[in-house]
Amino acid sequence: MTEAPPSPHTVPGLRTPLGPRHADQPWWNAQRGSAMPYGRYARPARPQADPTGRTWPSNSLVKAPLWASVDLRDGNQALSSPMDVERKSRMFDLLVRMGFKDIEVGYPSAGDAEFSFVRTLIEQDRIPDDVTVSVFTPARPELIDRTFESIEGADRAMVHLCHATACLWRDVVFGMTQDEVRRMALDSAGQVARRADAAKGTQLRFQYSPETFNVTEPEFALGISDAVTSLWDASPERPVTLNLPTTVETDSPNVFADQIEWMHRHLDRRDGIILSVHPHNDRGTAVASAELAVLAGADRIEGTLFGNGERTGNVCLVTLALNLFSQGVDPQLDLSDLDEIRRTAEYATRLPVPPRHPYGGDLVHTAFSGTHQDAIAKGLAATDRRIAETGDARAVPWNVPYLPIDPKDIGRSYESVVRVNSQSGKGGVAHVLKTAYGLDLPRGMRVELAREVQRIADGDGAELTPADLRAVFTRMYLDCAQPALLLKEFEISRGPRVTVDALVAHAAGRATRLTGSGPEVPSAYAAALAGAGLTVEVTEAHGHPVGAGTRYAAYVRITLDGTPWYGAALADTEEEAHLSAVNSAVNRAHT
Ligand SMILES: CC(=O)SCCNC(=O)CCNC(=O)[C@H](O)C(C)(C)COP(=O)(O)OP(=O)(O)OC[C@H]1O[C@@H](n2cnc3c(N)ncnc32)[C@H](O)[C@@H]1OP(=O)(O)O
Ligand SMILES: CC(C)C(=O)C(=O)O
Repeated sequence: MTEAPPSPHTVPGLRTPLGPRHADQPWWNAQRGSAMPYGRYARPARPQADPTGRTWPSNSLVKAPLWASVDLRDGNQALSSPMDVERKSRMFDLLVRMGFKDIEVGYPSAGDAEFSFVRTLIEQDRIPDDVTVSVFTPARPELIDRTFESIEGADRAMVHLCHATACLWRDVVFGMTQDEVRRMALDSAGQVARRADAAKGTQLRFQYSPETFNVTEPEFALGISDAVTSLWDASPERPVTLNLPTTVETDSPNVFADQIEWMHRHLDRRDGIILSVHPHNDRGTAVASAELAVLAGADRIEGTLFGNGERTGNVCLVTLALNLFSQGVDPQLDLSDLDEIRRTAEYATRLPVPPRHPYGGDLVHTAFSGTHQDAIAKGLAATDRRIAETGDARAVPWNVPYLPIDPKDIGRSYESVVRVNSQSGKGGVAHVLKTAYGLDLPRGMRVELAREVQRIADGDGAELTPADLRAVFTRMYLDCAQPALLLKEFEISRGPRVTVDALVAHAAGRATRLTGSGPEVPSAYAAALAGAGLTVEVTEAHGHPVGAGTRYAAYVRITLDGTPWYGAALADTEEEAHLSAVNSAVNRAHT
């Protein structure tokens, strides 16, 4: 009797059902567990949002959400040296240039620097008419009052009220019950509403954030949000921003999406609410959390440039926007000079953007490996051909292997796309010589040159710059310390065949006049070289103008006494380049 396959649930310690195929295989069981104290993190299940009727997995991202920058508050409060007024100003101006309409400019009750930055923006009239600045306040009466002082005289502003709602914070930080936290929220929201009524001449909007939302009991988060938005009389004409954070990211993004969809479907005044999310990146999944939250009904995302923020950071708005861009969706932010954006962000935060950071890192559009370089070079060449055919670069779809977007669209050049080291192949070497120097080598010569480049790169392990590659090319083909042949002068006549009449200096110092004919210049010259006792046959010849066309490059493959050699030359005319390329091949055979 054959044994029944093990049940998918029989592997101990795994919650994901395993197929019977794998569960009893020795290779599957090779990992035997670790000594890590993971038991400390096992927790009783938290009440979760009821996922019944979830729709977000079937939705797709078709338009940009409302973007809100918290670089100047959440990003700033996480820095070891918070931004001074000058750094904050540079960041503010950058955010405005990029097209942000919703910018949290600080936590004015936290101290003088924060307060005076808000005053500077207002008093110097630095806030464009289509931008709303917001100011953050905790739920403490004296700090709310100070926050309102900071925005006196502003045309428009948003007051952002926030306090934690989760059980751990209620118990440990506030020492309050659910009812007491709810009372604190409503008292503060009431104070905000009264101060707003008194702030004549300033158009005020409100934002409420139940901090730690993601680990708050869903019913409590919903109840307190409904109570605050009702007190503020949220309506389509004067919507309230309800901002739901993963203050500390604790779960996979699908859990957050369920929480957001549940709120989206259950909120009392949904049409009077701008549903916002504020993901942090503790698990490294802030981008996914934000994207799934939008699928689940969020209208707005708060985050920072390059993900600066507490601990592992806030969600990176550059990544989110360029993810949309890469899918053909208008990102509604201007990211066309990403390096400038990065420089300003690095200056303001004094933090470097890591080289592998999506889109903005130094290395993200760079390929070192040979097969990737080959594919990229072919993709770029195919795109160039299509652009030449249609005459409209913007109309040609971007289809280049390994490059999700065209680096040029975010202000990067192609020079840095392909970089050469010991992992590179002929495609990469050829691509660099072509893009940096306009040299389009034939395939066989690429193979030969790449072998030499590989030998050098293997030797010192370092990257070769375009200038290094050019130097290798020059040393191999163009420079010859003691040439066996040197072209002194020549004349070419064309009839049914080409005739070359050349004065050639030999290694021995003699100069000989040689004449020969053939179908093309290189073959005619090969025939002429018989007069010098050389049996040369040209098996390949290529050439092209270089740069603005004032120089010409030629590449030949010859056989000399039956052995193949490549040669190359750069000259002022096409004919001279071809004759010199044949000499280059002969000279290489003699060294
Ligand atoms: C989610 C977020 O990121 S919230 C923003 C966090 N940002 C910052 O903390 C940076 C700016 N903060 C500060 O400069 C200071 O904390 C200040 C000036 C605002 C307050 O300083 P202090 O009065 O000395 O308070 P301290 O920071 O030590 O403690 C916080 C107090 O506020 C309470 N609290 C914390 N958050 C909130 C809140 N959102 N609403 C109401 N009370 C709060 C705490 O329970 C604690 O109360 P306790 O003194 O009764 O124990
Ligand atoms: C103010 C809130 C949204 C916050 O910064 C957080 O929870 O991280």
